[in-house]
Amino acid sequence: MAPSIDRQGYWGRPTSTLDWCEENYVVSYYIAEFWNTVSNLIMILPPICGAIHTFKDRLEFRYVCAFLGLAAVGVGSWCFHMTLLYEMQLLDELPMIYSCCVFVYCLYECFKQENVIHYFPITLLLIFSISVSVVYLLWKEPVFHQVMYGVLVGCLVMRSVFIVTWVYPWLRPLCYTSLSVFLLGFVLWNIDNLLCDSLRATRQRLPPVVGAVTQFHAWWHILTGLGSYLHILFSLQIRSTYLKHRPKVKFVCGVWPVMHIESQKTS
Ligand SMILES: CCCCCCCC/C=C\CCCCCCCC(=O)N[C@@H](CO)[C@H](O)/C=C/CCCCCCCCCCCCC
Ligand SMILES: [Ca+2]
Ligand SMILES: [Zn+2]
Repeated sequence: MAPSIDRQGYWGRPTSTLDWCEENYVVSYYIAEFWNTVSNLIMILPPICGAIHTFKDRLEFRYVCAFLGLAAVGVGSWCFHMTLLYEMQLLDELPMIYSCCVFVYCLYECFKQENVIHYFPITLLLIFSISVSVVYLLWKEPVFHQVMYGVLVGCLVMRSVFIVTWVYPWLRPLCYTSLSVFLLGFVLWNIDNLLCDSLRATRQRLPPVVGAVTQFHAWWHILTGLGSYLHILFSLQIRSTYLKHRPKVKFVCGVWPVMHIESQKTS
């Protein structure tokens, strides 16, 4: 994917099947793709706080899993971009599938009885996750992973649009904000892949700090991290509304959205 004007670094030659547009070992000898690595913090810290909050509010465990799943993707992605090793790539890409399956479970089971686990959808999602993992381990084709991930995101988008169209129209702003942020990230992901040569040439003409903002794979991390976090809040809000809790999205320091449950059941 990326042309080879890269330096050598601590982790040796990349063994991953993907090497993103960011120039390797330019900022640090110990971190292969610096900006692509540190941008994962948005996928690690806020979801951990979200999981703690959700646990303390005694909300359903599936939402704790959703937040922790997103944080696991962030940790895997950190390890992958730091090393560009194949094993670490799997630590990034397979949890994307698993956590997305948790999101799908949460969103498709949101109108069911509280604290009741349905084994049929869980079995289906487990079969899907295991099949994708086995095929991807044998057939190391990144496009296969991307298509499978895209299918899961497509399921989430369809279900979300259905819910805000027919059930809770007042949740449209949160739904479409999450979707737009995610899709903007996807646009930048494509730009980073398709225009890599021009981006690298442009960066050579810019001061390093200015050049950093043209690391569009890092922007993809930031935007999908935020979009996915907002998606969990959206899903949590649907569920808590259905269960007659009183959910409210509040902004920490006026910026960062968190879910606040005003009190347990009203009736
Ligand atoms: C209604 C809102 C939907 C929001 C959906 C949120 C689903 C989030 C699920 C899991 C969180 C993952 C967060 C992304 C982490 C990215 C880590 C990463 O960069 N990994 C790469 C390696 O570094 C990996 O190789 C990247 C793979 C990218 C695959 C891109 C496929 C995008 C498919 C998007 C399809 C949109 C379909 C829209 C249909 C209407
Ligand atoms: Ca690279
Ligand atoms: Zn990445």
